[in-house]
Amino acid sequence: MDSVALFCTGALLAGGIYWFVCILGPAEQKGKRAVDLSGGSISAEKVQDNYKQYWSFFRRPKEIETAEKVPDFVDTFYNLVTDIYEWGWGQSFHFSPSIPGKSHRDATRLHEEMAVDLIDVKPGDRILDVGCGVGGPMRAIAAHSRAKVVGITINEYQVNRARMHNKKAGIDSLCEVVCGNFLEMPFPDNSFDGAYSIEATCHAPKLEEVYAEIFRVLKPGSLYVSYEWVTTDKYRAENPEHVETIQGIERGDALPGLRSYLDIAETARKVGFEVVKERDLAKPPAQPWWTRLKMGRIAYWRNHILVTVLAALGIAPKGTVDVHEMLFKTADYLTRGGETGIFTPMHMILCRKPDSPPSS
Ligand SMILES: C=C(CC[C@@H](C)[C@H]1CC[C@H]2C3=CC[C@H]4[C@H](C)[C@@H](O)CC[C@]4(C)[C@H]3CC[C@]12C)C(C)C
Ligand SMILES: C[S@@+](CC[C@H](N)C(=O)[O-])C[C@H]1O[C@@H](n2cnc3c(N)ncnc32)[C@H](O)[C@@H]1O
Repeated sequence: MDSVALFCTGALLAGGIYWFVCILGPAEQKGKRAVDLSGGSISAEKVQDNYKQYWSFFRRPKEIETAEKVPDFVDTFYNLVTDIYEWGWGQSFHFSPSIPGKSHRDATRLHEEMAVDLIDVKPGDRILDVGCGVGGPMRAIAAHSRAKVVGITINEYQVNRARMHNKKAGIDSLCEVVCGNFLEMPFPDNSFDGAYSIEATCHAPKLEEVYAEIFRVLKPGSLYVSYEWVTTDKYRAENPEHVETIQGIERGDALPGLRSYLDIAETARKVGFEVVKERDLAKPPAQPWWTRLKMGRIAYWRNHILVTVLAALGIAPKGTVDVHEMLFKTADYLTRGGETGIFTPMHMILCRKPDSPPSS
């Protein structure tokens, strides 16, 4: 081969690798790149150990029932998955019904805007995002409502990512991010004009504890909406396939135990809320939320190859391959949950904190 042919082959190869790694990788135009995958706040050498530690929670079921340990376990999970989520899904870590003719990005945004429309806030109001991730919903909601959004997440790495994205999006004057536990929030009583949680309170070991905290920080008369992960009326505990699917979802998503849809309103009332509305947003006429997961299968294989190569080259932490494989399997369990109708990630509940009784 003469030197010109060698040069062209080399250039083509290098261009191909660059395209495969840097262009094809991110879920969003300006998303995470494969070469930047990390273990969140965990140092690269410790990612594999932390992954093993994550699984040990499930090998000792008693541990997972120890409510105090759950926030640490959830924090470890988000150190492991946050970059992969951003890279392969985007900045909003939740599902939404597909909308014919609309992109995933638009369908996601509309699902987020619906939440803030339900809680009826005015520009300038101060509202709470319970379990805010890297802030995809927060930015969409602040831009749509012009309310000031305060987000809380247990994961410090997400706090830094969310603050960076807020600044980059030029919306940091409306968005604040706090690192903390939503079971013990660092906010005074009666301090928010509204609150929402999107696919986050499913991580609480006891739903009652997080609902009670949200109730405490809301001003009397204000509204709270949540999109909850639950098993539906189609779930049968005596069906081994149902049990396997739900267990697969719990293990791949750091859940201390999925609740039944029946528990949600009951818990909300128990802590003092009035339940205004409750509805599974996944039910027809909504289009399936899991098609995006199914359609992504080819991309997941490509991602798997990419992660394996990057880990072998020492660019991505070693454990990233295991974490990616876990998510790969989780995607299948979630799809099965959606297709069988035994699971929904969008059981919507809208609650009001009653007005304070007039002082006599
Ligand atoms: C609300 C929660 C998270 C919901 C979703 C955002 C995530 C659930 C499963 C995740 C994924 C599965 C497959 C991954 C794929 C193998 C990889 O190549 C790219 C990223 C995935 C698509 C990843 C993206 C996020 C999810 C869809 C829970 C935790 C309560
Ligand atoms: C699936 S993500 C959803 C994030 C965000 N709502 C979104 O839709 O993009 C769940 C979020 O809940 C947060 N979370 C889970 N348990 C928590 C806890 N005890 N305290 C604070 N945040 C918690 C996680 O850190 C993560 O940010």
